This record gives sequence, structure tokens and C-alpha cells, in this order.
Amino acid sequence: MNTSKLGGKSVIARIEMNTEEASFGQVTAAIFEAGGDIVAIDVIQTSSHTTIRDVTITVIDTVDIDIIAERIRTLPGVRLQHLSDRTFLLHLGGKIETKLKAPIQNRDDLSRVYTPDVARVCMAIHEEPRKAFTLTVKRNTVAVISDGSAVLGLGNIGPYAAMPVMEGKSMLFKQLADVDSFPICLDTQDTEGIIAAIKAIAPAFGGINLEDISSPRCFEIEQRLREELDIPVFHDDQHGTAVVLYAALINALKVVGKSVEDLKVVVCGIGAAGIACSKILLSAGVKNIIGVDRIGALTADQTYDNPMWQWYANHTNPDRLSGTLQEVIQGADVFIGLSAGGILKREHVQTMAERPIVFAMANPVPEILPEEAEDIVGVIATGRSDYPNQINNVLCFPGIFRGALDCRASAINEEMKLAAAEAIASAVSDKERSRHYIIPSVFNQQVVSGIRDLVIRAAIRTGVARRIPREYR
Ligand SMILES: NC(=O)c1ccc[n+]([C@@H]2O[C@H](COP(=O)([O-])OP(=O)(O)OC[C@H]3O[C@@H](n4cnc5c(N)ncnc54)[C@H](O)[C@@H]3O)[C@@H](O)[C@H]2O)c1
Ligand SMILES: O=C(O)C[C@H](O)C(=O)O
Ligand SMILES: [Mg+2]
Repeated sequence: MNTSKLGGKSVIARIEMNTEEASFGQVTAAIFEAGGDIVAIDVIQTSSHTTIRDVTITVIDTVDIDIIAERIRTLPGVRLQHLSDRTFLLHLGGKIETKLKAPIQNRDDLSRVYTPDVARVCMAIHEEPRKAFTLTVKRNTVAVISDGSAVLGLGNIGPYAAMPVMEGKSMLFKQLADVDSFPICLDTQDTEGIIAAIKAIAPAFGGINLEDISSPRCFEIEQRLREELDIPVFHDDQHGTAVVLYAALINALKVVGKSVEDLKVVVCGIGAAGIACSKILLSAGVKNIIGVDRIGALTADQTYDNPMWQWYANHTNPDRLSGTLQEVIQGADVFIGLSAGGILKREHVQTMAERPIVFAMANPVPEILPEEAEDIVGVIATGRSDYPNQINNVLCFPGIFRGALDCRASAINEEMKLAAAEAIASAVSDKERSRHYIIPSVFNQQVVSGIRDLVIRAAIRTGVARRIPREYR
């Protein structure tokens, strides 16, 4: 895939200067002229003739960091000691750690957190298994599990390379919703192997967040685990995405003044996310959805080996359109991309209906970058945090699990998902809503608490809550 548009970079240049030969002004001018932007300067060491500074430089994608380094190196009296990529620095040794809730300071503490006293707690759980929820980490812990087979839009990069994403999800769980979580990448892509592994580790967890498992295996894995486990199993790429997409569409339609029943929607990428998003749109009353994958539009006139595609073809595309994305997108009101970076061109968007809505959600590179279509669309959104309108499942998964854990839900059902979408959409007020603001920020404090509230109510209403939090009694 094309990784040249992975976003801006931020580096730290450690620069040693002989103050008799060079001035810091020359250094900043050289960085600026080569296309870098200085965002921070830290003095590391000074002596009578030399100073060492850490200069934090950001650059946009089109700027070559090596050229900046070369310019610095050629300045007389200046030495570039080293250049570190801040993103890689942040990943050194991983991004999360465990922390103790109580210190172990003496033998007495030791005997209570561990043997012999811990045995009494073990036996209490043995006698009454549901006490695992009160006496272990199960109460507040979710496993973030992947097999590395469909990581972001990077594809099947395997369990080791998938870890940074899963660690990132765990950080978001903790920071946004105070949910503890473990990133777990399994070294198997066999459906039965994955199901068995997850069932075997489930006792430690209050919920399972499946992540970046490719379709169609993800459907069976989730379905089986939902049937066989008594804790919520939620494939985030399907349902988290669908929830946030639906929330964004509710608000985008208000901005462009169109209604759900009249829409022609093209969904590109009929995988885990594309199928789940299409399903939520069908239940929201969208009548004309056309799914497109690498082979073109899915139509009931064809037969497919992939059973999900067959189901899809039979439930969408009422006019039985066939052909390429370029052909079927003509006259569409909405494009939803959950496929691969850079596949939608400005010329295609120009053939869409008036004030089209473009949700280019492939990560890390969207189907089309906002700057390529901004002036010809009604609303454009991506999955990324560096553009306005980020449609990303991070708006959903922390809050939906917060709600599910707080009421000890046995499952996350359709009603809870719709409740979460409603909560997200309503976090943007009528006054705030605009073509650049259809979806609340990930950092909007209202989002998690709003989702939690509606999700708990939906869980109680539908009988999956095993504990009613005090404020709902
Ligand atoms: N913004 C978000 O919150 C969010 C959430 C989930 C997934 N995504 C992104 O959506 C994409 C798909 O994720 P997934 O989990 O559904 O993966 P997946 O592997 O299950 O499905 C991807 C589908 O896209 C199809 N595809 C790939 N290239 C295509 C092309 N050029 N034209 C048409 N179809 C093409 C594949 O054949 C496959 O069916 C990824 O880029 C992922 O990062 C974004
Ligand atoms: O991980 C993300 O940011 C979104 C999503 O889960 C994806 O796979 O792209
Ligand atoms: Mg994902």
C-alpha cells in the first residue's frame, strides 16, 4: 500500500553548536527554509563555547526530513548529534504498564495479597463464581484481541506488528473510560484456534473487544463467542464503526438537508466494517445501498462463494446495478469507504448527487483526502484525528464497554448499539452542528458518560444487565 500519506512527522533533532562560529538564528532559518516547523526548543547543556539543544521539528508529508537534516549538517560550527522520530520514542518498550492498587510493603501485606490469605478469596469465588466480578480484575477489564489479519488498512501484518494498535486501544480504554484492558495478539489465524484461545482466557475478563480480524472469519468468530460466553463480545471494526457511522450520518443529513429514505448510498469495501455499517443503515431505513468491493458492485444477479457477500447482494442494490465504483457512484448521495487508501478520485466525487456526503474511513490513509474534495462536497469525514469530522470507532468502544461493565451486561445487543449512536449524535448540539462538525471530539467528556447512560438503560430494558447500578434503581 501507499504509505506516503501517513500524516505529518515530528522529530527531535539534538543539535550541538559552537557559539563562536554559529548562531541559533542560522539553525532555525535553515530548518524553516527546508520546510520544517519548530514547535519546541529545550536547552540540554551550555558551556562557554557550546550549547546543545533539542529542537522539536514538525513537517508535513511532502517534506523530506533528510533534507532538513542535511541542511543542519552543512552549517559551519553546527553538529547534528541525532534525530529521533517522536512517534517511535513514544513506543519504546510499549505504551502501557500495570500498576498496583495497593503497595506490598511488609510480610503482613504479602500474606494478604498472596498466600496464605488469598486462599480464602479463591474459595469464596469457588463457592460463588459470580464473585469473580467483585473480587478480581474481571469487574473492570476488557481483552483487546486481534490475530493481526486486517490491521487498520495495512492488511495481514501478523500478531507482532498488530500489537502497537492494540496497545493504543488499551490506552484509549483507560484514558477515556477508565476501563482496564490487555492487548492480546494471537499467533493463529485459524477460526477454531482463535475461538478456543479466547474461550480459555475469558475468565479474567468482563468483556472481549475483537479487533482487526479479517472477514469473513470475523463473523463466525464473533457469533460463536457470543453464543458460548456470558460476557459481551464485540467486534469493534464491525459494530463500533457502524455505531459511529450512523451517528455521523444522522448529523450530516441535517447539514445537507436530505433524509434517510431517499438516499443512494455506495459502500466501498464489503468486509467486516462495510457489512456492519450497511446493516445499521438498512435498519435505519436506507433503501438504496450498493456495495462495491474489488470485483465491482455486488448484485443479486451474481453468485458469490463468500456467504456474507451473497447475503449482502440479496439484501441491497434494489436496481441490480453492476460495474465499477466509478460507474455506480454516479448520482450517489453518500459514499462510505471502508476499503483502502486513495481509491476514490475527485472526478468520481464530481459525478455524485448534489451536496454529496463522503465518509472516507479507511485507515491510516482514507479513500480520498479531504483537501482533494473539500470544495465539491456537502460534508467530508475520515477516520483520522488530524482532520475535522473524525468517524472512528474510538468514539464508541470506550463508552459502550463502560456502560456494559457497569451493569455487568451479559452481551452488547442491538438496542445498546443504537443507544450508543444516539448518545454520540446528540453530543453535537443544533447550534454547534456544521459541515465541519458532525461528530463530537474524542476528547469531549460528554461522549463516554452519555453513551454509558443510554447503554445501561438499554441493557436494563432488554434484560441483559446482571447488576443495576445504584443511580438506576
Ligand atoms: N474509521 C474507522 O473507525 C474504521 C473502523 C473500522 C475499519 N476501518 C478501516 O476500514 C478498512 C476496512 O476494515 P475492515 O476491518 O472492514 O477490513 P476487512 O479486511 O474486513 O475488509 C476490507 C474490504 O475492503 C475490500 N477492499 C480492499 N481494497 C479495495 C479496493 N481497492 N476496492 C474495493 N474494495 C477493496 C477488501 O476486499 C475487503 O472486502 C480499513 O482501512 C480499516 O482501517 C476504519
Ligand atoms: O483503529 C482505528 O483507529 C480504527 C479501526 O479500528 C481500524 O481498524 O481502522
Ligand atoms: Mg480496527
